[in-house]
Amino acid sequence: MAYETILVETRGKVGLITLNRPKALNALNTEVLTELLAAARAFEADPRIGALVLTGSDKAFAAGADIKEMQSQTYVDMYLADFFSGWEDFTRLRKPIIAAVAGYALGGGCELAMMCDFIIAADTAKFGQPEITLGVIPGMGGSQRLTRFVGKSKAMDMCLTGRMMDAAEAERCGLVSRLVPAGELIEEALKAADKIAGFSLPAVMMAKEAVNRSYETTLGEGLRFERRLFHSLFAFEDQKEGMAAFAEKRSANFQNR
Ligand SMILES: CC(C)(O)CC(=O)SCCNC(=O)CCNC(=O)[C@H](O)C(C)(C)COP(=O)(O)OP(=O)(O)OC[C@H]1O[C@@H](n2cnc3c(N)ncnc32)[C@H](O)[C@@H]1OP(=O)(O)O
Repeated sequence: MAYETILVETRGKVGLITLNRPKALNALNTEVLTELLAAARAFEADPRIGALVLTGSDKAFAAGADIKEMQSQTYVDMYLADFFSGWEDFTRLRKPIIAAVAGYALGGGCELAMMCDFIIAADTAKFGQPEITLGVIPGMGGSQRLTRFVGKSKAMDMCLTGRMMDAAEAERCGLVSRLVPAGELIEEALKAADKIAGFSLPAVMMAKEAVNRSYETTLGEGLRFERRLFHSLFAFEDQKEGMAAFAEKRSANFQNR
């Protein structure tokens, strides 16, 4: 498939998707969503791919949802289209996806990064939920996900003032898992994704499912869910291989079975 707004590459076992609307600082419009989902689903269906990396440009991961696309919309348009609901499909991807963020990750850009499984940020990254400056509020999950990442006080600060947080602050408050020099961002993200892609895919997918469940359920239910998934992994050949490899002091050769 030919894409207009993203670049899609395969690097070994890793699918790399680069947002590519440089003139609009990778603003997220309907076409980006459609193409991003199509590319991610193609990687999901490809058994050679074990993990994904999503990135943008040096200047912007994404400067938000496309303000020019939204500008003239009415309440009726928004409601009938259930505008932004399509982004929920992105969060249903089952293979792990790392956001590699340099430059601006604002509004929908910050929200998209938070929809990924973790964020590796360049020291140039700037995060923010500036919707309040446009007379609106976050609409792709910012008020909910940011609060879970950084706590109520800082999420309120970000959503009410619209200020940006730099990469160091984002790392300190847990929004970002790793901070790297800008020149090493893609290499580090690909390295992390490649490491994940070398493990047993069913175990990786279940780890993602278990961590995500912790956002949606009680501790007791979450612990029971984790334990059931853990038990189920003993039905996979990869559990036998992984534990045999440890006992035999060799590297495991996982088959995703
Ligand atoms: C999903 C929701 C509901 O949560 C909502 C959102 O995401 S709303 C959008 C939130 N994002 C913003 O408010 C950020 C808007 N952009 C900026 O403030 C600035 O562009 C900047 C600080 C990121 C960078 O400033 P600067 O370097 O001066 O570049 P610009 O000249 O402003 O931008 C270059 C070019 O890109 C266009 N652009 C930037 N952001 C967006 C956007 N979110 N939507 C549409 N277009 C955007 C900007 O208009 C410029 O294009 P031209 O006007 O020159 O054609």
